[in-house]
Order: sequence, then C-alpha cells, then structure tokens
Amino acid sequence: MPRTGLPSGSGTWLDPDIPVTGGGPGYGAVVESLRDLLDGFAAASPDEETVRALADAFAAWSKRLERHRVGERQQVFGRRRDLHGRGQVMAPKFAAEESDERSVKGTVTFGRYFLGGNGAVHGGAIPLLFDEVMGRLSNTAGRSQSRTAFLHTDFRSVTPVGVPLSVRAWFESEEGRKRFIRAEIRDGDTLCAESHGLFLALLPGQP
Ligand SMILES: CCCCCCCC/C=C\CCCCCCCC(=O)SCCNC(=O)CCNC(=O)[C@H](O)C(C)(C)COP(=O)(O)OP(=O)(O)OC[C@H]1O[C@@H](n2cnc3c(N)ncnc32)[C@H](O)[C@@H]1OP(=O)(O)O
Repeated sequence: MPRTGLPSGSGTWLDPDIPVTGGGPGYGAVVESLRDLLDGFAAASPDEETVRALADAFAAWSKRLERHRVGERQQVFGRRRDLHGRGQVMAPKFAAEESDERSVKGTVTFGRYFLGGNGAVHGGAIPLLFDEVMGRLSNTAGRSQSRTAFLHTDFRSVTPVGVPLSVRAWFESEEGRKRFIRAEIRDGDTLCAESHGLFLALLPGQP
C-alpha cells in the first residue's frame, strides 16, 4: 500500500505503532468522498425533495454499516496512518510533507464544513487541528503514547476557509514525561494562529 504522507523513509510521522489496514485500499477514497459530502452539504441550500432523498440514503447507509460495527480496537476510522488525515473526517485533513524526530511540516485546507462565519474558520476547529498535529507529533519517533494536558491557542488573524495553509509543529522541550510542543498555521507569510501545548506521557495503566 502506498504511504501517502511522506516520501518513504524520510521521516517518522508515519511510523505506525498500531498498523491498521482495515477497509482495504479503497478506504482513503471513501473518506475523501465523505469530506466532500460534508463540505457540499454545508454549502448547499437543498430543496425538500433533495432533503428527503438525502435522509433516505443516509438512513440506508447507517443501517448497512450497523452490520459492520466493531469495538474501538478494531476501528478503522482515524487509525489509517498510511493516509493523510489518518482516515477520519472529525478534524481537517493534515497532509504531512516533511518531518524529523522533533518536528513536522505540511498543509491543511479547511473545507466549508469548518466555516465559522464571514469566510473565517470556526474558532474550535483550529485547536482541533492543533491537537491533531501536536498530539500525533508527541507520539512519533518511538515515543510512548501521551495525552494533552493543556493546549493554548492564540488567534492572530482570520484563518480563511478553502485556502491551502501551511502548518508547522515542533518540540520545544522534553522533560521526563512532559513534552512541550508548539505549532502555527500560516496563510503565506501571514500568521493565522499559533499554539503551545503540554503532552504528558501516559503512565502504565493510565487510559
Ligand atoms: C492515548 C492513546 C491513543 C491511541 C490512539 C491510536 C490511534 C490514533 C492515532 C493517532 C492520534 C492522533 C493524535 C490525536 C491526539 C489527541 C490527544 C488528546 O486529545 S488526548 C485527550 C485530551 N486529554 C485528556 O483527556 C487528558 C485528561 N487528563 C489526564 O488524563 C491527566 O490529567 C494526565 C494523564 C494528562 C496527567 O495526569 P497524571 O496524574 O499522569 O500527571 P500529573 O501528576 O497530574 O502531572 C504530571 C506533571 O505534569 C504537570 N501538569 C499536568 N497537567 C498540567 C497542566 N494542565 N498544566 C501544566 N502542568 C500540568 C503536573 O504539574 C506534573 O508536573 P510535576 O511532575 O509536578 O513537575
């Protein structure tokens, strides 16, 4: 299966600790379709007939998927590290382009689904992206699993919807269990938002 996040062997972002191949080779395309659907639905003002057709189609798919329901350990959604955005739609899709043991760089485009208002990304979606990127960086390069203890975000200028933005995250320091990580989102040279967070390595037995 192609590793789409990084040139092979160039970094640690995609080193899988839990290799998951469920959903097969078509899973990534389905997740992309689901992202397009959410963006399209958010942007649409559908007529009643279209709404009814959508309701029927969604209900039919929910019923069909019920047959394939699994526990968390077998879940595919969000666990496909070979895919940009790790095969989920809850957070915007981050596409890693460069990484080493302490940092990662890539891009994100917040679709219409993540609109707050007046063309600006919702203020909750931005820390969501930061937690996604910083949290995953915290667990790369052979490090143990961690959890976010705090995540501070400064909104420096409007983050535009529908525009490719650059994202960078890097370790500031590592002190025992404490991993202090910083990140920023830029639109060209303009700083849109920046964040710093503390990620704590879990102790044995911690959920
Ligand atoms: C994890 C498994 C995941 C598996 C998934 C596999 C597939 C997915 C793949 C890829 C994922 C992609 C990426 C997603 C990433 C998302 C990450 C999240 O969003 S995690 C959810 C949100 N966070 C919580 O729910 C934490 C809730 N809080 C806790 O559980 C505890 O508070 C915890 C574990 C964080 C710390 O508890 P203590 O009891 O172990 O540690 P104490 O003793 O309190 O603190 C240790 C040190 O840290 C400082 N500290 C703790 N909290 C602090 C804070 N808020 N601010 C400042 N310092 C703090 C303390 O003062 C202490 O410092 P002194 O050792 O005394 O110097």
